[in-house]
Amino acid sequence: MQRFLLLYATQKGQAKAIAEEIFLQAGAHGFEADMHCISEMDKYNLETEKDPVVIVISTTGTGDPPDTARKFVKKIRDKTLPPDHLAHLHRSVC
Ligand SMILES: Cc1cc2nc3c(=O)[nH]c(=O)nc-3n(C[C@H](O)[C@H](O)[C@H](O)COP(=O)(O)O)c2cc1C
Repeated sequence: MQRFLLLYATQKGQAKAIAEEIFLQAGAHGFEADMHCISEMDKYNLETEKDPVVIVISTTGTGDPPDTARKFVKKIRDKTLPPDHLAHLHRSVC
């Protein structure tokens, strides 16, 4: 079964509902979605991830990330990271 990593970040629940639908549809189509809230950073590792990654994330306020994604966004915006950091990932952001 083809695995992919499915991450979501939501403020009011819509992005999580979409991720859950993707999770169900994936299973019905022979894929295995490894789904986590993006804040559960101990459950996944993008640095070593080899499978495709789908991120479902909403925006709130004035284009701000949900509270559960703040730590993640801060981490990937770290200016000390090399420009090709995470370039190995096959990813899609919804
Ligand atoms: C207070 C508020 C602010 C929002 N700000 C933005 C925004 O800046 N940009 C945007 O694209 N959508 C914005 N939206 C729309 C949300 O992204 C949209 O409602 C989304 O479905 C919410 O997803 P969630 O339930 O996963 O948090 C905003 C919605 C609310 C209620």
